[in-house]
Amino acid sequence: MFPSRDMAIASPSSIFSAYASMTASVMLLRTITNDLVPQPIRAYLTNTFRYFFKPRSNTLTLTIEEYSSGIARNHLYDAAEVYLSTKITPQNERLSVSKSPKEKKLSIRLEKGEEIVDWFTGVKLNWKLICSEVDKGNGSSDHNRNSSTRTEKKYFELSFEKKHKEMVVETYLPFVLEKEKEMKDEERVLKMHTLNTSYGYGGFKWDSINLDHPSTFETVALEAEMKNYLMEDLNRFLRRREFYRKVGRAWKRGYLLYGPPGTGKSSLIAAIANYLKFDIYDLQLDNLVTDSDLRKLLLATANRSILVIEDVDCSVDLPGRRQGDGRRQGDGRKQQPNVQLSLGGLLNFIDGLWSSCGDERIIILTTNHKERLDPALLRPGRMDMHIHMSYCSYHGFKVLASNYLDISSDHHLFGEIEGLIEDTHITPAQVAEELMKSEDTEVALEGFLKFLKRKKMEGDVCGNDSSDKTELNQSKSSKNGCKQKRPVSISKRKNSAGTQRRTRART
Ligand SMILES: Nc1ncnc2c1ncn2[C@@H]1O[C@H](COP(=O)(O)OP(=O)(O)OP(=O)(O)O)[C@@H](O)[C@H]1O
Ligand SMILES: [Mg+2]
Repeated sequence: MFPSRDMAIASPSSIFSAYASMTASVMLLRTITNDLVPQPIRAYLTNTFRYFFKPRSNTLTLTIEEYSSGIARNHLYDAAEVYLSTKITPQNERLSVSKSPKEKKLSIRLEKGEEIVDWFTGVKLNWKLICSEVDKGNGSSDHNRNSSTRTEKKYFELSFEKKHKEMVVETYLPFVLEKEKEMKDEERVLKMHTLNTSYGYGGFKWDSINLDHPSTFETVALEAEMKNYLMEDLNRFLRRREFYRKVGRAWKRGYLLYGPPGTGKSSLIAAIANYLKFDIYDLQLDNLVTDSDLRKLLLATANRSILVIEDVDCSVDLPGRRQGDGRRQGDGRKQQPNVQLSLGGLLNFIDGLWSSCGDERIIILTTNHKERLDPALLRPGRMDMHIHMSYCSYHGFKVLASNYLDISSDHHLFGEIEGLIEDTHITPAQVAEELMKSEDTEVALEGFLKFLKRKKMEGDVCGNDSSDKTELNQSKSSKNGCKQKRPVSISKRKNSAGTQRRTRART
């Protein structure tokens, strides 16, 4: 029944001799293989063997380097850095703190070697910031040319289970990018870029200052319907990157703001910039003479910005407008400028440049005289939306009363004001001026009521300021039975080149 003792346990000497003969056979086989099988085939067989028999990990690691192509920063790295700063926990031991002049708050970032665990839709994602030193000579990280021979290469390692690869690439990483954009927008300081012409002949540069204009969609007196329509239009524009690409259009949108002076055109531009968190480029065409000036300046504008040309009817005219308006050559002689800017040309130019190298651009033109503009400029695709900024309505007055006097509900004088304001043509700027005359609500409103009555007594129901009323009279005169006033010249803006026009962003 039981196996014999010899069969059950091999003796140590027999095991040793079996091992010795097997080793000798392997050595012999290896020598024969080395002699007979060429080296490349041997290497191939070894790799294949290793590939099939290597223990498998179910973790995938993505590396996200700081510089994507040597000198260009990797946007995903920057986004991850900002995003992960919101995920810092007490477990983290080393953080770096900094603040650039542009930033409003301190920025806290991970230091090298630090790890973060993030959870996204139930999936665990491990982040680690790696920093290694590399030789500049190997070309992998040569952005820091001032340090000696070695430079730092920084990258994030993002590890997760392999089965989530698709979700991470298609959902999680875009989410990180989107989050960073939101956070940047929140803390972003807006800039107002204006032309600096003091760079000698042909030299222009954008100078920038912080745009600290308090105007918002809440403070601008605009009909509620128009305000909502405009905000929805802006939101739709921002959402539709892919749509613009699909239909083959440049991702840009043009707005024309027209109406009499003091009706809030510049205030609305500031409100739009604050709403979108876009910088403003205030392009004063008076200062430009040649196409190449314009080309240089437009190429120097950034994406996600608003290009503003105020009083466009005064800024651009047919060639010849600037006769005698030359710039000095090196020898001091006045050179007759080769004026080539025309409105259509300018817009074609902007269309062309922006179609090829700009994204998320808004252009806003303002004018007091829409009727003077070239129809080619007004066509959809150029000026997609025309916004009429008109005289102050009762609704507009209530917005201003809330802004200036903190009156959010009705006031016993409002009824009388409503009756009068619709019959007079006063601008929001005039209303604002009157409401500012006293800090006492009663006194300010009574003063404003007197002002309205005086205007009515004077028979100034078609407006009293020296600006043009063309638009106004077209829209309100029939209602009031007023005769249309002759448009008054606005030559005040037709300054010679180089003369600074009045400040745009009034507070
Ligand atoms: N619609 C408005 N809502 C709120 N405030 C306004 C409005 N319109 C004018 N104001 C007030 O009047 C001042 C002048 O307005 P703004 O400069 O925006 O007018 P504008 O239409 O650009 O005038 P212009 O045609 O002369 O450039 C602003 O600083 C603001 O205080
Ligand atoms: Mg203005």
